[in-house]
Amino acid sequence: MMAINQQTFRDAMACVGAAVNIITTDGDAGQAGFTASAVCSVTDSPPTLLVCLNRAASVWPVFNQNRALCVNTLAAGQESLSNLFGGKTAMAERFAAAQWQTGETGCPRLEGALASFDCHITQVVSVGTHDILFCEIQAIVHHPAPEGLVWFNRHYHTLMRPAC
Ligand SMILES: NC(=O)C1=CN([C@@H]2O[C@H](COP(=O)(O)OP(=O)(O)OC[C@H]3O[C@@H](n4cnc5c(N)ncnc54)[C@H](O)[C@@H]3O)[C@@H](O)[C@H]2O)C=CC1
Ligand SMILES: Cc1cc2nc3c(=O)[nH]c(=O)nc-3n(C[C@H](O)[C@H](O)[C@H](O)COP(=O)(O)O)c2cc1C
Repeated sequence: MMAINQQTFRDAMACVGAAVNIITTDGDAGQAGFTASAVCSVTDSPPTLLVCLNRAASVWPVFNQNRALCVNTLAAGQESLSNLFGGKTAMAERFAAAQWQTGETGCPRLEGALASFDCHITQVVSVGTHDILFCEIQAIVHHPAPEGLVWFNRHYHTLMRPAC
């Protein structure tokens, strides 16, 4: 049987296109945010998403304590924001680069995101290096931005929304 090393896995995963999201939180542990492509719909009853967060990330203790988050799905044009929240940038600098509203859970909601899902974290399952955060949605805001954003082959790509 072929051994799957980390590089083989990542090279294959680089071919799996994914939406780009900024995941934010606020609460007793303070404000934090990071970029995530590992986000997926789980069930619509109750409406639930999952977010995979590396336990080694500096933001992990903040999400772990606050138990609420907002998934902000980025539109084309928000690539620099994705890079800021995906790098080793100070938290204040990340949030200063955009406009935010406060969602129902108290988490920052990104103005101009394609969609924002305001959630309570209801379950956490640890697998390998990551925590899978199961997130029950409390409120949704979405915008008719014409172009979506995808992370594919280690680069950003713009997706056109067909006229409807
Ligand atoms: N799920 C995750 O934790 C992800 C983390 N990243 C971070 O951003 C950096 C840049 O990513 P790329 O330019 O796409 O190049 P890359 O070669 O490091 O990763 C290629 C693909 O492998 C997957 N991946 C990478 N690191 C992972 C991890 N620790 N756990 C699970 N899946 C992982 C993702 O699908 C990623 O797009 C990565 O090295 C990683 O630090 C990026 C995407 C997903
Ligand atoms: C396009 C992209 C997608 C990413 N997806 C994830 C993800 O799904 N889960 C994750 O834990 N980290 C992901 N990362 C890495 C985190 O954004 C990064 O580790 C996070 O900003 C924490 O960094 P910090 O430790 O400096 O705070 C991604 C980074 C980029 C650029």
